[in-house]
Amino acid sequence: MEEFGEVRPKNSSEEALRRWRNACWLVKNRKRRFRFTANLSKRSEAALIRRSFKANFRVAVIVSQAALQFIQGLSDYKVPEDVSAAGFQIDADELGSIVEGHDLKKLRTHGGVQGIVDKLSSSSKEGISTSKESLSRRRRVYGINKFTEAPPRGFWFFVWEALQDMTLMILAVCAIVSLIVGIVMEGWPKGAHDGLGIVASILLVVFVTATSDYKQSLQFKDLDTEKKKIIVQVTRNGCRQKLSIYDLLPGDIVHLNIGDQVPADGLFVSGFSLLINESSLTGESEPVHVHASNPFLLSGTKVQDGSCRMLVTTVGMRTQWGKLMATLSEGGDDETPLQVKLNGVATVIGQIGLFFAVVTFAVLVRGLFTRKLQERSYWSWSGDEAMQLLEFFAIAVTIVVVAVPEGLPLAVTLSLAFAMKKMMNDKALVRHLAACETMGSSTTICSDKTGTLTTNHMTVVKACICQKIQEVSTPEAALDFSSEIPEFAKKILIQSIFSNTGGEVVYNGSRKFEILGTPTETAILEFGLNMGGDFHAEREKSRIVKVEPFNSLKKKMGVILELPEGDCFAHCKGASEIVLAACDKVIDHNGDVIRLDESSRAFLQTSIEQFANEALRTLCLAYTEVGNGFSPDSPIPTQGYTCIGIVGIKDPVRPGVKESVAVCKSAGIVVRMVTGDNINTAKAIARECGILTDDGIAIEGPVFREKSDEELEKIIPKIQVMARSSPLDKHKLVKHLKNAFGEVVAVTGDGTNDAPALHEADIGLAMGIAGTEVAKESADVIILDDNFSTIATVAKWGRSVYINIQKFVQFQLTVNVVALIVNFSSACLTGDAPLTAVQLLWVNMIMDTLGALALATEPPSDDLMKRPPVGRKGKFISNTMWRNILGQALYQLVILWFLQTNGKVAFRLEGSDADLILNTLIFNSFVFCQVFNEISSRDMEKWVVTVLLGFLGMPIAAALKMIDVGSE
Ligand SMILES: Nc1ncnc2c1ncn2[C@@H]1O[C@H](COP(=O)(O)OP(=O)(O)OP(=O)(O)O)[C@@H](O)[C@H]1O
Ligand SMILES: [Ca+2]
Repeated sequence: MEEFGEVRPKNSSEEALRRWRNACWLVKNRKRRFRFTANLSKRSEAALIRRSFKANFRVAVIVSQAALQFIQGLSDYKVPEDVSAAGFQIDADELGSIVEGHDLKKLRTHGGVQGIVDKLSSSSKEGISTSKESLSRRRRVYGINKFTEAPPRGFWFFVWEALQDMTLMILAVCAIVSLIVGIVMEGWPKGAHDGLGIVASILLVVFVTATSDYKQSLQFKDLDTEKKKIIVQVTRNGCRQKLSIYDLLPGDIVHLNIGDQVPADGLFVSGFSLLINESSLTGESEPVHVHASNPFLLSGTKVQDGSCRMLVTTVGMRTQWGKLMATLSEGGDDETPLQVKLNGVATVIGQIGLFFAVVTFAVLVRGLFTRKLQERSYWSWSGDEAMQLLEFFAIAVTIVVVAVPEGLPLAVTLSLAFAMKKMMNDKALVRHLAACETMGSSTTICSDKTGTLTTNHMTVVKACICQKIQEVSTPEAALDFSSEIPEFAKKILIQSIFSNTGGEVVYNGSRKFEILGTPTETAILEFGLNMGGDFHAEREKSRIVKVEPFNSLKKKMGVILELPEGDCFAHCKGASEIVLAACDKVIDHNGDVIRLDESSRAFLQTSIEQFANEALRTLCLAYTEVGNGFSPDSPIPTQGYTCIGIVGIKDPVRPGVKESVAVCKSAGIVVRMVTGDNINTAKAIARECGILTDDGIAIEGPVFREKSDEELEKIIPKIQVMARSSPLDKHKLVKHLKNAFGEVVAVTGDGTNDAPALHEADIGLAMGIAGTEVAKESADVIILDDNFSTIATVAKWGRSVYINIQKFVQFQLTVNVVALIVNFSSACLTGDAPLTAVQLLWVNMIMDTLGALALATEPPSDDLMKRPPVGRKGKFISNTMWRNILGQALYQLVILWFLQTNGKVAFRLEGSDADLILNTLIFNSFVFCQVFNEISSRDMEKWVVTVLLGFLGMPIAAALKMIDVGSE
């Protein structure tokens, strides 16, 4: 079995996948079995595109840099007629060659970025105009931002695929033979009964299979479109707004922030500390600085740090990313661990079947030969004897076909697809099939705080400014407060709030304003507006010289402002302990700047603690003067700040979280909170959610980081809260939980800072609303409503997938064992098989498809969340299952054996057709046994029911038969 175990649930190597697939050689319908798994050739094609792109791109850069040295003034570029008729001065190919080729020289001949903005009849401040006519003109000239996809497969494709099954093909041949022989011997229509019966069941199975496959493919397509839905912020007609990336057009001005994916090819217009990760496009992991002198932004790359505004130049299939996506979309998913395991089981059982088939055939043939040897007639073969030989062969083939439990791996897909659909209804989007089942065995969840456990709806409710603490939760209270604080403090506070921000207040048409930005930013901006500040007026007053955008590592952000008189100010805001540590002055209640002595520092620290204990997120605002003429190249100061004040932001716990945490706990899943926030805030919230208990540990990231491996060994099981964590702390925790404790770890996250942990986790869950593209890309499941309760639901579905497949495995293994033993033993003992080839195939076929459909798609029960998780070491075929399989098989064998040996006496069967009737009786008993086996498989624990139901099988079959015999 070793060879089947190498494929890991996440990030398997292509080599392993390939080897594994070759190991599964005994397959009845290859196309179907491997349909939903990765298309390796498409993948390598995509890899090739990447590599060649990377190579070309290098060459292009070198060439254009070399060419730069001889700029020869104006180029001979001619605007095509149709483009200039539409009102633009540059065509799509030229734009493509500039950006993709990183062609600075060409860019210069077009007048730089501003020149291109003009030629695209856009404006770097206002964006493009939104009149219908001009948008459609733009669309016509430059195309749209969509990638071509393979046309969807029709229903008949799946019918065709279902038909290519070995069982079906053999049955089809049987049907034809039976029809011909029957009609010749007994005439139409009486002789056609058998044949038509087989044809009917073939049709039934083909259509059920094809319908289910077809529906699945539609569903995967829907999920795929859902997965690709991305919204970006765009300025059009002077208004900043949210727009689907599919609606982007060249000329659009897009705002990009940390964690965003670049939605189209384009040029950098303005921005700060922009760092772009191009690995998704080129495989190059070293991030690239993008700024005015290297302004090229490529579609599909990610913003690793900083923020910017970009001009869209090239969209859709004209970009390299478009070409790559068109190939990748058919790349498929990796095999899931269960698929791997069950494909392995199927192959091994198939091999055993093959062995038995050969032995059976040998035994049967030996019987025939011995008889002929006795009769000394081995040179003369009658037609009957030849037919018999053929039948022996058919029996042998049937044993193989029945033995290969093709239904097992297919049931996994079926069950996963079903669960995916249901999860989608429950607001969880599954990106990788494997995620469903891994989630079912997870033993620990490391959850983010902000947005997952809390609503992410933030408001400033308390502030400590000028050494005065005040309640400011309502606009009135905020206004009151602003009238109480000294003028100077108010001025600098408003300046800090409105200038030092990653958000923006936008007025959309009718003077109704909307605040854009992260929830923390919006809360502070709203506070500023409530205090009577005017965002735009404030912004007019000064010029922003430099910005260091917020990131989770520093946990603060800073800007440098230049006032009209030339004075420069640095503003800093961020995690309060960190910013306060950089302060040595404070504004007192008179509005004067005084030294920050011991007592006032202590006062601020207690305020922070007090806010945090009330579960508020605290932020400290500070500023300092940096004199005249600050050079944008020098760093923003890190020390010597004057503390303006501290704000406490409320982010209430989501309703239902407490209950969901309790559900997880009763399901044996440990919930931990890993957050970037202050430890007291984290603790307060964790207590409120029921995560932090009295014997649990709450630890700060910087402390955790310093622990030795032995210490970690001791504390990690008890860690319930980790606060002020850096991205690497999260990653380290997850890695330790996985490797040292063998836990199956689920991680939730939203930010770029969570990406490493999401990637490392057995299952990564990203937030759909607050989550950045980078987080989503690293995740396996996207929680569309950002709610922790949904995570519990995902776990429930995961468990249900696991259990449903177990049920099916139990059912099918029983049938396989019984069919194999009955045919093998009776062939060896009596030289004949009681179940004919056609009968066996029929049972097998119905069982593979309809049985799988029935068992693999059972809804989860709440009981599922009351038992412990399976974890990493759980056996897939549990002892209970073995007991049920062996018990059922034994019971069925006894019945069939009894019928075979004593059936004629027991049912008083006499006459010439006694054998025929007996075999029919055996077949019917077998079928009914399976029906009850299937029903009893629905609940593995209640074995009494199992036995009772099982016992019903024979009497019913027998009773039916008696009626039948009686009526003849
Ligand atoms: N826009 C911002 N400007 C300045 N500081 C901020 C900003 N947003 C958050 N902070 C500070 O950084 C800290 C959070 O940083 P981080 O991004 O690592 O955590 P988070 O992802 O928001 O929290 P969680 O991990 O719970 O989701 C906050 O406690 C706050 O003090
Ligand atoms: Ca976060």
